[in-house]
Amino acid sequence: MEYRSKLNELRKKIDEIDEQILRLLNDRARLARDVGHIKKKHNLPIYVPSREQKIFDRLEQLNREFGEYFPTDSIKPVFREIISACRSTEENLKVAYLGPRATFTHQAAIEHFGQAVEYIPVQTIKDVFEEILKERADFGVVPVENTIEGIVNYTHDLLVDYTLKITGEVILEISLHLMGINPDIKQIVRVYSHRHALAECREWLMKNLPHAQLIEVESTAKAAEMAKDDYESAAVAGEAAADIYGLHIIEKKIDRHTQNFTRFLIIGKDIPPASGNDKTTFVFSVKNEVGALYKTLEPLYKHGINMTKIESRPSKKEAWDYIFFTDIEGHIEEDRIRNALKELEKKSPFFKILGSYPKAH
Ligand SMILES: C=C(O[C@@H]1C=C(C(=O)O)C=C[C@H]1O)C(=O)O
Repeated sequence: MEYRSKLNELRKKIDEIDEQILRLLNDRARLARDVGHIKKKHNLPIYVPSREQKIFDRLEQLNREFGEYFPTDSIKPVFREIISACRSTEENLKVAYLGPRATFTHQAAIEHFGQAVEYIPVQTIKDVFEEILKERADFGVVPVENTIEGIVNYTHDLLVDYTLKITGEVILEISLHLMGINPDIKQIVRVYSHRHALAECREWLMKNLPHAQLIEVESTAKAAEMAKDDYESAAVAGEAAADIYGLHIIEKKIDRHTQNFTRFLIIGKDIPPASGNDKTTFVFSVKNEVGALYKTLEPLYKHGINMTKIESRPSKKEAWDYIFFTDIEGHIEEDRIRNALKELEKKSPFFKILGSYPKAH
């Protein structure tokens, strides 16, 4: 019986600590609200991703010094929600994303902004851009490339056509889970999912649910919705779908062999200030002459700037005419970046900065 009193004693201490955490959360929210008042008075943006990124980096570092009894991987998810909730006392951010609810884009949006914002699911990538332009949303979230499917052309085209800016990025590992209201896999007779998701999990499904009927639906989110009221059904979908539709994850990551990552962009009206660990994305075209690409990119080399990516797309203005989507390390606020891009712009018939934003980890 002695262990019981020990257990009670430990639980009492945990309750006391929770109370202290709660008091501190209230203190924190009050300070964030005061920051919000100053920002509003001076017409400054409420949402400052660079500041949020610095908070995560500092706390992860501190946590390592504290001995990591609390897992460092959990610092960002916990503080993301604390910051999201504190921010919501300053302003109600509206975020449009490629829906419906529970898609991977929704998951990426939650990973970036936390739960305490108003989410607006829309039907197309273009609608995400339109919601911001029409001031129905402050920010938007769209997929831009996947390690298996390649780039999302439509997002690239819209970035050229619209005046909006990339203000952030999220890289998500696309993990597909088997989920349902019934945790007992032996009773599952139907599995719903998107065609691609079923294909990626085929091996696991054949081995573990050889008699189940596999049913294709238009999205993994829809699959979760189909499974939510049926004891004999399961869905293959992402984690957000399990949360939103209240499903148990029966088996985690059944797409076992795949290296499946998607990069999402956060878009908004203005370029956020530098965080110290940023990326700049721009697009340019080249003259039709020998060595044009090499010559146009020379200023990057001259100013010691690291180019992390270059991707060509048809310009759609003339046949066989291309534009180049380019990522470099650094922020447009930095002199060397600004100077290099000014020189590059002079050499290009078409040039546009698409954004400077904190790098995803
Ligand atoms: C409190 C602020 O406003 C927002 C909320 C933050 C927070 O809760 O820590 C951080 C950055 C901002 O997005 C701030 O700018 O410091």
